[in-house]
Amino acid sequence: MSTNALKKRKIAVLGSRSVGKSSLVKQFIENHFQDSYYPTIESTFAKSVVYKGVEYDCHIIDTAGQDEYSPINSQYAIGIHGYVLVYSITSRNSFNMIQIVHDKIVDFCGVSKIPCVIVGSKSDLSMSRQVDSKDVETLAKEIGCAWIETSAKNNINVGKVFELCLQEIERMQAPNQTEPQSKTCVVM
Ligand SMILES: Nc1nc2c(ncn2[C@@H]2O[C@H](COP(=O)(O)OP(=O)(O)OP(=O)(O)O)[C@@H](O)[C@H]2O)c(=O)[nH]1
Repeated sequence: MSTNALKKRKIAVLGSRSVGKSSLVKQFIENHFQDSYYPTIESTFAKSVVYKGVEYDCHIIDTAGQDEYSPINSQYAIGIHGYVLVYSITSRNSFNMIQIVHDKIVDFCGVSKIPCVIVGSKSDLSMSRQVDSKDVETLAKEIGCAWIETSAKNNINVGKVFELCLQEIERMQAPNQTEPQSKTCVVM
């Protein structure tokens, strides 16, 4: 049974540069989309989300784009409950980065699994698609996580991303635990 206290959930959004991480977060938080591109350094947003009748106080960290050489630092690992790993359906390279980023987090945290959802962004650009849905489905099965395709531009499946992330967090959360636990990389 839930208590009246809001459950806090910290979610990090990671992926290659320019895949649409900020656009996804902005569409979710502010309900708008911008065509122009401004590289992100890092921003945190807060929003309460009701999932399965429970209100969650979500803190969403929009990160700078990663490449294969970017280290995963403690700020993207310690105290994070769940991950949104974003690639663009128009970029095979950005899809390949998902496994790399995932493996880096898992290594950093010293765990075998992390709660995450893989997001194929820019689904409105299907004419330029480089990543088949079957590929992400296969990867998600291997990793053991959720996946979804979205368009921040057309506001398709944006809210669902964060619901799926909460779903994965709750799925991996041990019973009776409300704070991040060792499986989600909380170390001192
Ligand atoms: N067509 C289309 N374009 C999008 C979509 N989402 C983002 N874009 C565009 O893609 C470009 C990059 O988007 P951002 O949201 O800034 O990407 P980012 O991943 O935050 O980029 P970094 O800050 O470099 O990591 C921008 O020009 C956006 O307008 C989408 O759903 N559809």
